[in-house]
Amino acid sequence: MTEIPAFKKNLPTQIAVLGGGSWATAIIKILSENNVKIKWWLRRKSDVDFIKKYNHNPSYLTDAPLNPRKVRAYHKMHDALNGVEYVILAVPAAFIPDALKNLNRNHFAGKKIVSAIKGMIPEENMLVTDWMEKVFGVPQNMLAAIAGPCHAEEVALEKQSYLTIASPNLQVAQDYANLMSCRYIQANPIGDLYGVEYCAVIKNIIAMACGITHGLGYGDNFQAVMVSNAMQEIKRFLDIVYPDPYRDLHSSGYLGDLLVTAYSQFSRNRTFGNMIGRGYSVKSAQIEMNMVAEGYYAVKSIHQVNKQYDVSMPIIDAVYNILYEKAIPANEIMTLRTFLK
Ligand SMILES: NC(=O)C1=CN([C@@H]2O[C@H](COP(=O)(O)OP(=O)(O)OC[C@H]3O[C@@H](n4cnc5c(N)ncnc54)[C@H](OP(=O)(O)O)[C@@H]3O)[C@@H](O)[C@H]2O)C=CC1
Ligand SMILES: O=C(CO)COP(=O)(O)O
Repeated sequence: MTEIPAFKKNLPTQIAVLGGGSWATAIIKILSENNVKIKWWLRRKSDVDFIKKYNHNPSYLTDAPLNPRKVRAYHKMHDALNGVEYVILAVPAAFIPDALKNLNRNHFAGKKIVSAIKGMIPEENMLVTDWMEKVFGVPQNMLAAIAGPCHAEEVALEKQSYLTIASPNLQVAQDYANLMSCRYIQANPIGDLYGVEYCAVIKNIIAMACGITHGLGYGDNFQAVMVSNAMQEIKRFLDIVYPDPYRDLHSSGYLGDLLVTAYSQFSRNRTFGNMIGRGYSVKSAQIEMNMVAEGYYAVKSIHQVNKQYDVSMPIIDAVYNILYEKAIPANEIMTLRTFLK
């Protein structure tokens, strides 16, 4: 006999959220607006105990209350994954291999996995969904990614926002869009998984470039030119690496995400870049920020991936040279100026 799906019996949808940072916390706030049971994995036992006692995250979005009837915190990842139908990955990409190291294929079998991560797995230079397919054998049609202009801090304030859920399986994208839509969030499904993921990764590097130039004293005029050139850079890359005739780079899942990260006061990547432009070393900028700027790791991966394709990406090259080749920011941006139009 076929099992009746949970939503038809009006039972809460069982979801695991992996990651304890600001985006995971914001996602839990969004999901909690719907009929769900959330099993939330955090790496620190002290954070799990705190959440059980006080119903808010002690370290990120601390003002956002959690609903104990819907959210339960876990310290052991396999307990959080047990019995759920949906899994949301929200650990920064660089720490994903370590965070998932004790899991095997069975933990993800039959589950719909969405990556809320806007970064790449270092060393292997892979998109997160690609890596989940390679390491855990999750089939592509059970994979999705969350993109779109949406800062966790604005979610906490319930400011109207939009998300894009991408999956080659439009039913999976729609299922997640339903779960992630609420009073203040509209989530829209699309099919372009890799395009959305790559764009989300690259826009973080561009936001870093914006921060660097701002830190160096460049103004809004220059930044507007850089962002316009960045969009062309993203298009050139995607047209070679993952061509898709139906992709609309002007939509909010791509251009919108680039704009919010390049301009928002909340952007970690822009803030990190700004410090570099003002003369901080990478180490001191990381210590000062206390949050993760994915663009720092991603620029190395994209630079590496692009060796294979040789797409003209002068902004990416400039950020790479500054962060990894010890190029002097002012000199590097001076060189970049000759490539911009
Ligand atoms: N913040 C946002 O608005 C958005 C973020 N994203 C994406 O979400 C993902 C998660 O970022 P976000 O929530 O912002 O991160 P935050 O900067 O808010 O938090 C960092 C998270 O990384 C964890 N972490 C730090 N060092 C390690 C480590 N060595 N091993 C394991 N975990 C570690 C921290 O755990 P601990 O506290 O225990 O140190 C914490 O949970 C990123 O890919 C980001 O691009 C996407 C859209 C919006
Ligand atoms: O992707 C984001 C908003 O859409 C978050 O960007 P930052 O990590 O730069 O804050």
